[in-house]
Amino acid sequence: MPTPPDTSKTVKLERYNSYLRKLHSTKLLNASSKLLFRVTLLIALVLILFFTINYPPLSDNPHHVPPHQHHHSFLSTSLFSISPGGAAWEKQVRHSSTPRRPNGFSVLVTGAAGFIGSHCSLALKKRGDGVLGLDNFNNYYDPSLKRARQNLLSKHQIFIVEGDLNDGPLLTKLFDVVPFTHVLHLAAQAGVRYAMQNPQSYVSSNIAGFVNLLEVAKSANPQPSIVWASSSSVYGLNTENPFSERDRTDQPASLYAATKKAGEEIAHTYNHIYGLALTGLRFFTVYGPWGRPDMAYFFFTKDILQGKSIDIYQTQDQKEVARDFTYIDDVVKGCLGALDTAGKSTGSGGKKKGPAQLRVYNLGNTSPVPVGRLVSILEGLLNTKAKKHVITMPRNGDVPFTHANVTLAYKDFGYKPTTDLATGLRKFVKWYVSYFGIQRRVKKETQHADESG
Ligand SMILES: O=C(O)[C@H]1O[C@H](OP(=O)(O)OP(=O)(O)OC[C@H]2O[C@@H](n3ccc(=O)[nH]c3=O)[C@H](O)[C@@H]2O)[C@H](O)[C@@H](O)[C@H]1O
Repeated sequence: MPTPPDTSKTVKLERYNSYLRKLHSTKLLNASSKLLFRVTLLIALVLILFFTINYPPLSDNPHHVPPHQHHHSFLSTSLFSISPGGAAWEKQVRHSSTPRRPNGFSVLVTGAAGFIGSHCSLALKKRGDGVLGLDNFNNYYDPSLKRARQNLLSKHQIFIVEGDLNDGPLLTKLFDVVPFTHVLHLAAQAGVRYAMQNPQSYVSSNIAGFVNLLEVAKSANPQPSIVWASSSSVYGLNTENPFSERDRTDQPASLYAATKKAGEEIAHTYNHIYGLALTGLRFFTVYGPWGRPDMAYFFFTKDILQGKSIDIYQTQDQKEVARDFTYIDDVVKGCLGALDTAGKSTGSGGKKKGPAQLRVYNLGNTSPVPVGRLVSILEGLLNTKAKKHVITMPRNGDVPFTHANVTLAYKDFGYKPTTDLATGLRKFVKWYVSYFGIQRRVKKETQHADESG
């Protein structure tokens, strides 16, 4: 019997060859999966960059609640959030702040996602000025309302930089990129009564934040003219009636008022040392569409509609509390008038070259209305009886009445309020029901708001 051929060598060779083939294909597989991984990573990076450049922190959802943004330095922002300071960011900042009319202003509006800030930004943009917003979107009240205002502004090509007044490097960067002609400084910790709960927030925003802004503005080249929000509350326990700019303002009744008064003194200092042109506007209880939910007219509306009881304050001697409620459109005209008549700052590079303008104005409605009357108007508009709870005003910083004399603002820039409380509240309620999607019987009562614009 012939011996079978010795195949052990062939088998070994074949096994070896198959091993080599496997090894080769695994290597190939490894190499191609590495390549695939790298390509995927690259595509992901490109997509992330694309979306951060084209969709800065705007939210289509008006009820989106962003993370808290307090004291978050733009320099520490991660590479992939929006990369502030990057080329695309600078382009957006420049585009938003470039005026579109001859001799138009380039205005930095702080608190642009706030009530007065958003209205003023839109009005400035509408007439051809360049507007760049700055806002920290803090959660003092529901930030979704601020996001909704931001959405509205973005539709009008107004970009809001998300950042804090106390972020020095961010402010410096903004002034490096844009030669702002004006700053409309409306960012602040507002609210009279909240100062008892969170006093530090008033010091941080209204004093430290204001000083930080002035420090950067005084070193800027050119120095901008600054118009900023003071408050009717600086009159405190003043008993003169109506309040005029010459009256005493050294008896503030709340820490809020004290920080606004401090702002007026700080403004004096920066005007004196550095030649910054500064105008303080004492706003009197401003109300209207897109308003602040922490204010009485706003939460009264909410509570009346929800059948909850509301507290109506009266003075220690059982008198009615009254406010010179001022409609937002009138205040916007006042702010623009103040910007239009603002003198140029005289300094440059932190050095004063000559005396500069320093002004302060009341922007009120000149006709105080008792809070009880405000509630009756709302009851009529909402077609709902309020559950009223009249109580003596707690010692919380509130003053018994406010009443503006606006002669000075009229003389210097033609400020003349034209909206009475009933008309203004009708417009507010019309906005309120539409924003919060409330139909019901309210609709009929606010139809007049359509007719009167
Ligand atoms: O002019 C200003 O510089 C300030 O105006 C606004 O303060 P105020 O005039 O206090 O407005 P707002 O709170 O709406 O209370 C209105 C009235 O309702 C009374 N009030 C209030 C609450 C309540 O539960 N019951 C009540 O009767 C209350 O006693 C008051 O008489 C801004 O909030 C503030 O940021 C600042 O800008």
